[in-house]
Amino acid sequence: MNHEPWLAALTGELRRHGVGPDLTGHVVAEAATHLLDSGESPLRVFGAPETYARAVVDSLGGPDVRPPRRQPGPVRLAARGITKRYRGRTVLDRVDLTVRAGQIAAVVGANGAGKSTFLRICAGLLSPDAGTVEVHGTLGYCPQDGGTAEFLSADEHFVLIGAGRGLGRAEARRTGRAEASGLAWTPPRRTQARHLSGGTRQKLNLVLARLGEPDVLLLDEPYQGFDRGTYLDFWHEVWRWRDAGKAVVVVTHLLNQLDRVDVVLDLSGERAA
Ligand SMILES: Nc1ncnc2c1ncn2[C@@H]1O[C@H](COP(=O)(O)OP(=O)(O)OP(=O)(O)O)[C@@H](O)[C@H]1O
Repeated sequence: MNHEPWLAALTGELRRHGVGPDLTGHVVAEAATHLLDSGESPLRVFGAPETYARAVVDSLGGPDVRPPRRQPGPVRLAARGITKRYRGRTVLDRVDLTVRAGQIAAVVGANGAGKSTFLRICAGLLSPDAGTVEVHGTLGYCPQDGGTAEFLSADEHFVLIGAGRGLGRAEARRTGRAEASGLAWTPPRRTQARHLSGGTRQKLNLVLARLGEPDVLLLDEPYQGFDRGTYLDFWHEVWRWRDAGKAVVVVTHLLNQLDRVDVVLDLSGERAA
């Protein structure tokens, strides 16, 4: 699919709104990367160029109207010296990351830089060859894809995962539905996960990671397949979780959010495939 006309129109709209050339270049480059990765049409992902440009400009104006950030709290996640090799090839080389309560960390880097590997190690799903991970508090993990059971409805997922987090059936359903509403999603009562769209399954994944309000949230590009409105809702939710004292780690390609996070872990120096 040729994204150039849409990207050119976005460039024009951003400049028309007075966005400087450097920032315009960043926003357009990251939109192009996201479109390449997702394979989706720009209209579906971001909407019309003028609408997306306005949303970018609004989000740039955001910090002025947001309440002042609270001081970060105690350390919730400490990864030290994380090293991982696959068949003798070093993917992560002595990577450190510390995230405190009330902070958002963005993990960035090219495709194959080791972002998912790092998150899986932090989640305890994969062992590093060297290094340690300490998590202080409860943990929620949203994988890049997968993570849902084909034949279960959203409510059944809430009950199942909620049980593991100490929530009763009714509470799990209520909590899941409340979280879903933050993403402007009302889960259908009976539809099985396999019949949900890709973006909607990602919403389910994200809600599952949030069940029980864990202290540490590890989110691996959770917005894949989200439309523009949901994408903006997602970042507002992330800021809300931070303001509620959570430690949030987000894998992202989207550089225009980097001024809205507290810590950036750039894995570009690691060996990409
Ligand atoms: N189980 C595995 N066995 C061998 N190599 C692997 C394995 N898992 C990942 N890799 C390799 O490790 C490197 C890092 O992969 P990873 O998925 O962590 O990158 P990433 O930064 O998340 O990429 P993307 O942006 O494409 O999601 C890649 O070169 C990948 O091919």
